[in-house]
Amino acid sequence: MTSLLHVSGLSISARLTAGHLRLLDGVDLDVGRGQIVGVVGESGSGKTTLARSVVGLLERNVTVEAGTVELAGDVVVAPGVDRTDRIRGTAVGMVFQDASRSLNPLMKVRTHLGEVLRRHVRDIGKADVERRSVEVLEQMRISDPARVLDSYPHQLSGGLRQRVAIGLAVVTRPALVIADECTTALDVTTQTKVVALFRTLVDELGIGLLFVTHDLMLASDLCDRIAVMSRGQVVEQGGVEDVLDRPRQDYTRRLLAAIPSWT
Ligand SMILES: Nc1ncnc2c1ncn2[C@@H]1O[C@H](COP(=O)(O)OP(=O)(O)OP(=O)(O)O)[C@@H](O)[C@H]1O
Repeated sequence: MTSLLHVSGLSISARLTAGHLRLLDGVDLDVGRGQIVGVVGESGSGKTTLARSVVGLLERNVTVEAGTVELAGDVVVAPGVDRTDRIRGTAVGMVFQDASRSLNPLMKVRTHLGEVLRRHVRDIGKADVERRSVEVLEQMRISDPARVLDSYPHQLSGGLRQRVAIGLAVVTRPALVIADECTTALDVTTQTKVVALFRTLVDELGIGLLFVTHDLMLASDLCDRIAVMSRGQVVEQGGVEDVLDRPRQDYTRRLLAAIPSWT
């Protein structure tokens, strides 16, 4: 499978008042087209740092010390190199944890989608904005796109808001989507529906999905491959069955043992 996202030997450090802290240490990771790769690991293991490094959303005290991030063969991140502004929101879409925070409460869904489309699609006309907005909400399996387009975020349920947030991430037809704990704030039923939606989108659109979660059960339901992180390193990665049914690392075994229902 062609690698869409190729992370190779990525090491990242944060400058602190007293010295440096290594946040990522020689991380290798690949996401193919039409593939869902889960990044799992306990809190503080570096999952979010990895996800954000791909799109250049790192804090100012953070530097890339070694390694590269390539998207479709182009180097977008390397020491002293940050070309992520070319891909953020266009070739790569992002969905974060809390949809209500990523949506402006004062803007209707139509305005949100219109802003993203006008920012990223040159010379797009009003009719095309409307057409594409309805189309993407239908892709999100939203049955009444006209009502949703005319709604403010607070008028929608949490599940619908997260569908809109996913719609915003894919409306520009990115090749890769990065989702960071984007189902964590949802109840279990809604979570299941959002996960099913991701699977459909990946299969239908052939996008690659980097899915960051602390929830191994969710990762096992959704992902094709899993990368397990600990202390800034990917300690184990492979097909979902290999990693979760036949873990090679004690760390992975301990993560699995912490899930009461895992057998
Ligand atoms: N800019 C920064 N400066 C200093 N330390 C940082 C910075 N960004 C992240 N860290 C630290 O790096 C470690 C990894 O953080 P990160 O958010 O990537 O972990 P995570 O696995 O996503 O955790 P969680 O599941 O809790 O979100 C944490 O200890 C965090 O405090």
